Amino acid sequence: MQPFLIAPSILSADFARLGDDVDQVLAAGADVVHFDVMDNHYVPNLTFGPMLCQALRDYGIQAPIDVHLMVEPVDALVPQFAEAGASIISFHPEASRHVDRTLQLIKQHGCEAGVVLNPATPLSVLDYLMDKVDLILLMSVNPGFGGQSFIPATLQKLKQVRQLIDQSGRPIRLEVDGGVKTDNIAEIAAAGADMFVAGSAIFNSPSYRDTIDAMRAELAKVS
Ligand SMILES: O=C(CO)[C@H](O)[C@H](O)COP(=O)(O)O
Repeated sequence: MQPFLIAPSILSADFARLGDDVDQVLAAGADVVHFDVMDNHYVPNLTFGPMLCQALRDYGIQAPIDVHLMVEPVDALVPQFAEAGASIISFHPEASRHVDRTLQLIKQHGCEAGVVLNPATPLSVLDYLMDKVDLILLMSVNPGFGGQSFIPATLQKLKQVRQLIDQSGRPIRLEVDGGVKTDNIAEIAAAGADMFVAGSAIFNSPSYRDTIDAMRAELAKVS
C-alpha cells in the first residue's frame, strides 16, 4: 500500500472565495485537491471547468489537482484540463467511446490517468486496463452531488479491487469518493483504499485541521 492521501472535494468549498478556501484546506494538512467536473448531462448537476483549474494554479495552488470528469463525451476536455494544470485526470469508462484511447490521451498530455466506477459498475470494466491506469476511483455514492451517504457494498468492492491491484504489481492508487467521514474512514482504508475524497465532512466542519487530524488518527489505526 502507498501512503494514505486525503483529497478534499472542492464541491463543498466556498466558491465565492475558492482560492483562499483551498489554501486553507491544504494548510490544514490535505494532500490533494479533488476537482469535481459535472456537465448536467452525464450527471444531473453542473459545476466548473478548466478555467477554474487554471485560476487555482494562477492563485498559487501547488498541490496536485485530481480532476474527476463526470462528463460525456470526455476527450475534448482532456487537453484543456492538462493545460490548465491538472495532475490526475479520471473519467467514467461508459462516457468514453474509446476508453483505451482516452487513457492514452491523458498520458500523452502529461497527466496521470484514472478510471471511475459507479456503485453499480462491474469490475469487469477493468479487465484490459490494469496495465494502463494510474488510479482507480470507486464511487461510494451515485455521482452528481455532495453530502450523500456512503454505500456499504463499496467495502466489498474495494477489497476486490485491492486484490486486482496487488496482483498487477503496479502502484495503482485506489481512491474512494462519497460519504467518507471521520467515523468510517478507517473501515474504508482497511478494505483497501489509499486515497480518500471527502467534501462535506471537511468543508462543512468548523475546523479543517481538526477534521483532517481526526481522519489521520483513524487512518493510523489501520495497519
Ligand atoms: O464526486 C462527488 C459527487 O459526485 C463528490 O466528490 C463526493 O460526493 C464527495 O462529497 P461528500 O464527501 O460530501 O460525499
